[in-house]
Amino acid sequence: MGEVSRGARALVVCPDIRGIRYDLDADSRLQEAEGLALAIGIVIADSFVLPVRDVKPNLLFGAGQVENIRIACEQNDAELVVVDGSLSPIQQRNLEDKLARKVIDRTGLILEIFGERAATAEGRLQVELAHLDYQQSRLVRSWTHLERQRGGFGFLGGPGETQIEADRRMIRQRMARLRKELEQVRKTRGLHRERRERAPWPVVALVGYTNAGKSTLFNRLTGADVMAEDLLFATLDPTMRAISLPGVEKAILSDTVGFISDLPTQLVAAFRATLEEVTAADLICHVRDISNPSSEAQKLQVLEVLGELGVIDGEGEDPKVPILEVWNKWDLLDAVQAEELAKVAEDDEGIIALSALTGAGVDGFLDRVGQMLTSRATVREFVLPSSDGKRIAWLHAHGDVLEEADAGESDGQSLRRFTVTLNPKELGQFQSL
Ligand SMILES: Nc1nc2c(ncn2[C@@H]2O[C@H](COP(=O)(O)OP(=O)(O)OP(=O)(O)O)[C@@H](O)[C@H]2O)c(=O)[nH]1
Ligand SMILES: [Mg+2]
Repeated sequence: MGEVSRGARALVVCPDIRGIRYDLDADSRLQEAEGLALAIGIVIADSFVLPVRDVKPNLLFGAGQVENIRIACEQNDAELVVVDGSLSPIQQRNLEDKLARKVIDRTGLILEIFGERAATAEGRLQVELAHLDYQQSRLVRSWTHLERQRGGFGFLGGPGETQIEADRRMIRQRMARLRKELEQVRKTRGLHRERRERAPWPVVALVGYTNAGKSTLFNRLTGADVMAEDLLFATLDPTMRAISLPGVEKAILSDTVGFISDLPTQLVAAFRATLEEVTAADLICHVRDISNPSSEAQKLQVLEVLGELGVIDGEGEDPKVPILEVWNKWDLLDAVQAEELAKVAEDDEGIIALSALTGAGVDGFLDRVGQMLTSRATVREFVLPSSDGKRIAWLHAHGDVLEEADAGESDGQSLRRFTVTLNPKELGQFQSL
């Protein structure tokens, strides 16, 4: 990886294509694109929105616009052009030719960031897989480009397709190997999860748009020191820590990768498995930067991803996992905004306002989380030795035992399996017996 070097001076260009319905307005998108560029240490020499009336299949922008970009590059001494959109391989190649500079699109940029951030084995494998997938699609469609890069003579002197075929085969093989390794890593993680399930503390997952303040809240609640910065995609790998809550002795809090609009499909696929842990949570806290003018659009984006993960079924249906909206960065609101929003939040059980930075409202948040966890019973399974009279009696006294069955033997002890509904508080009590 590493197509972009830190400290590179870049022009950030945000195409505003007529006829496309964007989630965010052009200025917000440009700002977000700048954030992405900064996240990987690019120096932004200049940035602007370019309205595009008709997309040119070979260039995206009109010829005059490309010339303007070139001039801007020269004036600003920029060696890189970031296009906040999706470029076809042909468009990318032609732009690079015309501008005599490196050009990178939104997907490429996000892949770079993820490549730099991934810290765990699983994260690294996921990102490399996504990157290869991206390259593979480029190979298929831009073979003429590669042929030319290679000086135009393949081994057979033919159209260079043999070389492309070889490249594609190599990428496919590498991807197959990565998938196997990933499977292995995930199996290990699955084992960890199983172990957690045997001591099944309730899990609270923090999700939200990138930069919403998930890690800041996570750190405040756990005393952990997860990287929380004004950087897009500061967090990539999920982190878990135990916390205690009013009425719940112990719960697991998990910090996750942030979402962004138009997350490259390759990355959505790659991170699906990690995010699927969210679907196994007992409560999802959707952390929102309520002070951000794009807050509403960001929320829709997050709900869309949660929908893809199967947490939300469809319009108006109850989510499979209860969701608490956390209106973060309350300290950044002006008095008028704060008053207006407070009215909405107070009337809605599903919303809590706070500032993860100052700590205001955090106690109320913990109370609410405790309440939500204790009000919701879920079905759990336990296998106990038949001789464990104390625990068995407790389950019958406190839980709703749906089923009790023989579960074989272990070390000469006969075992019984109990299917029981318990709320997280009862679960905590059972655990501490
Ligand atoms: N003013 C203010 N800033 C906050 C608050 N919460 C977080 N921030 C700032 O917002 C920025 C992003 O915070 P993070 O906690 O890294 O956000 P995140 O959601 O974990 O972001 P990703 O890991 O990129 O998805 C940091 O600069 C925080 O200091 C808050 O309540 N008020
Ligand atoms: Mg984070």
